[in-house]
Amino acid sequence: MSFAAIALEEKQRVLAELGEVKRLLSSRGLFAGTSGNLSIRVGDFVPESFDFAITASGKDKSLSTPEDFLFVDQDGKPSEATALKPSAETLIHCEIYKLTGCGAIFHVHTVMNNVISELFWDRKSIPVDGVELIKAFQIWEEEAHIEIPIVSNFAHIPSIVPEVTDRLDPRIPGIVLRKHGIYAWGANAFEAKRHLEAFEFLFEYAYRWEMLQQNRRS
Ligand SMILES: CSC[C@@H](O)[C@@H](O)C(=O)COP(=O)(O)O
Ligand SMILES: [Zn+2]
Repeated sequence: MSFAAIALEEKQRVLAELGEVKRLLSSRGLFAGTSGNLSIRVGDFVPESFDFAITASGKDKSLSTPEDFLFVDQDGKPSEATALKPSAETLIHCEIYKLTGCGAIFHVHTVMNNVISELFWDRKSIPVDGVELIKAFQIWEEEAHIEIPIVSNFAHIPSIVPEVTDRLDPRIPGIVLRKHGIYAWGANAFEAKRHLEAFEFLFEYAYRWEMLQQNRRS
């Protein structure tokens, strides 16, 4: 489906939803120093051809302005003429949409997601055992064990993409960039937000549990 063929109401709905999520996450202090980016897909999904609304690059994400978002295509190119620049990390969003067909992707930097990525960097994943909130990912096994992938954080964003392709686990709706932040996604904004919240909870649990065990050993 071409971008022009997508109903105006659908585009407006997506922009309004993105604005709401941005306000809510901002009220929780999740966009420190202009960090973070958010996107929601619009229209039908075909891996070779889709569009999504994404935050413009470098903006103060605690403010709401008419220049907060723009639409881009599957390659991260603006879907229509605009003076706005898409997020510097748009190519990571493109890759996650292509691999998963999801409907929304939220990226935030938190001290906890940075610390945990370094704590478990040698392992290249964050292990979590049997915590109830794993069910937020629709993983219902008793005492489920999950590993949340961690990938390198290169300054050159296109170099991060192949690692995302390689490491993305279809069971786990998130991936952590080393000492950078998390990308969490879902079928829609509601799911992506639920996943983001669950990841941050699990990171704090994993960090505290690891510290407790290290204290016991010493
Ligand atoms: C200013 S620090 C954060 C950026 O380097 C980046 O990681 C980020 O999350 C926001 O970039 P943006 O281009 O605004 O989407
Ligand atoms: Zn970032």
